[in-house]
Amino acid sequence: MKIGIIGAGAWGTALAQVCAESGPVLIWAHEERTVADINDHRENRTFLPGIKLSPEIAATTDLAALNSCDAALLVTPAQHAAKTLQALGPWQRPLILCCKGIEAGTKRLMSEVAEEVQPDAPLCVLSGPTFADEVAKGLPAAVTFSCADGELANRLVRRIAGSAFRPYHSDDILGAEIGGAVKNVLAIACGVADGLGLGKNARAALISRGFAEMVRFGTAKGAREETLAGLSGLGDLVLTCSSEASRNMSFGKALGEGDSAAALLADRVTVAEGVHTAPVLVSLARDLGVEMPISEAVLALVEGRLAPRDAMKALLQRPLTSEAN
Ligand SMILES: NC(=O)c1ccc[n+]([C@@H]2O[C@H](COP(=O)([O-])OP(=O)(O)OC[C@H]3O[C@@H](n4cnc5c(N)ncnc54)[C@H](O)[C@@H]3O)[C@@H](O)[C@H]2O)c1
Ligand SMILES: O=P(O)(O)OC[C@H](O)CO
Repeated sequence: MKIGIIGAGAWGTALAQVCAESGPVLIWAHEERTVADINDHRENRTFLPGIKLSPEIAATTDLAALNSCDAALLVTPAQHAAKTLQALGPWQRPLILCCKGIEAGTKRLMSEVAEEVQPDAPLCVLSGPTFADEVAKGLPAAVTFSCADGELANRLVRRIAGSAFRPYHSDDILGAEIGGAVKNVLAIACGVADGLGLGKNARAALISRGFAEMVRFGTAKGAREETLAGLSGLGDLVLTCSSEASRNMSFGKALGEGDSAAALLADRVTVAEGVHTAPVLVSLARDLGVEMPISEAVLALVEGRLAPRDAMKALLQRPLTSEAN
């Protein structure tokens, strides 16, 4: 089975490396330079420097070339997903969504974008605690692989699994994608706490109460709690909130240390999805009547309406309540 990968950032390239363990891979890149780097130098010098790429990987800027593939993984930033899928043209083969975000403006989850733009494609979601560079180096990792069709999931999981990369099958598409989108926003809050020097207890409190927000929001959208408690939800939340290797966590840390969001976003080449997801997540939560105070605080910080210390103080001064809330 030939695998197509749409998006040659760090994660698309790492997934290409995993999939190349058991067959050919064609990766589409937005930039000519990235295609030349991969084809001529066997390295993605812009987005995943220092990793020697498998000879099984070929790169192209021509989306139509992906028609030679049996399945495609979508790994663009969430805000570029719709127009890239549109440019792909009609696609009837499996489409595996790997981006972690919600579309601004339309408030669509990635599965909702794909259902509208590619209505004939069987959809799957691959999401979990995975820093791209570790996966590309062959270090062990496990992810949730959600697909409503169990037989298709089995075939795809066997093709995508690597010697140290373990996809676990689930049929809860919404649960898998919502965990990955929400954790990016919460990781910014953990970074802010770190930047302010608030300590490890504060981080654990933010992770636990952030997980409560993820579950309230996810279940209101139709996700299953057991999925949110798995690799793609809690697993990814813990990873992303605990390491400066996370772009979202390190973005929050810089905010906490006094940098402005605008300065941090200027000329940024890599994506910190939580910055784009925060406004749309908060808006969706308000529509649903779901309380998400940590996500609200992140939005206020990103928009420059609150200073980091005031945002943390506001969270601490909320009325005392039951842990079940
Ligand atoms: N990096 C990781 O460790 C990791 C792990 C799991 C999931 N993800 C998710 O994968 C998705 C992609 O992130 P990444 O880390 O691979 O990206 P990245 O930050 O490494 O690179 C940015 C990407 O955006 C692309 N891009 C820029 N402008 C574009 C446009 N106009 N149209 C289409 N693409 C454009 C670039 O080509 C590049 O692929 C995100 O949703 C991210 O949350 C990332
Ligand atoms: O660097 P981040 O914050 O985008 O996180 C990368 C992955 O999503 C971690 O699972």
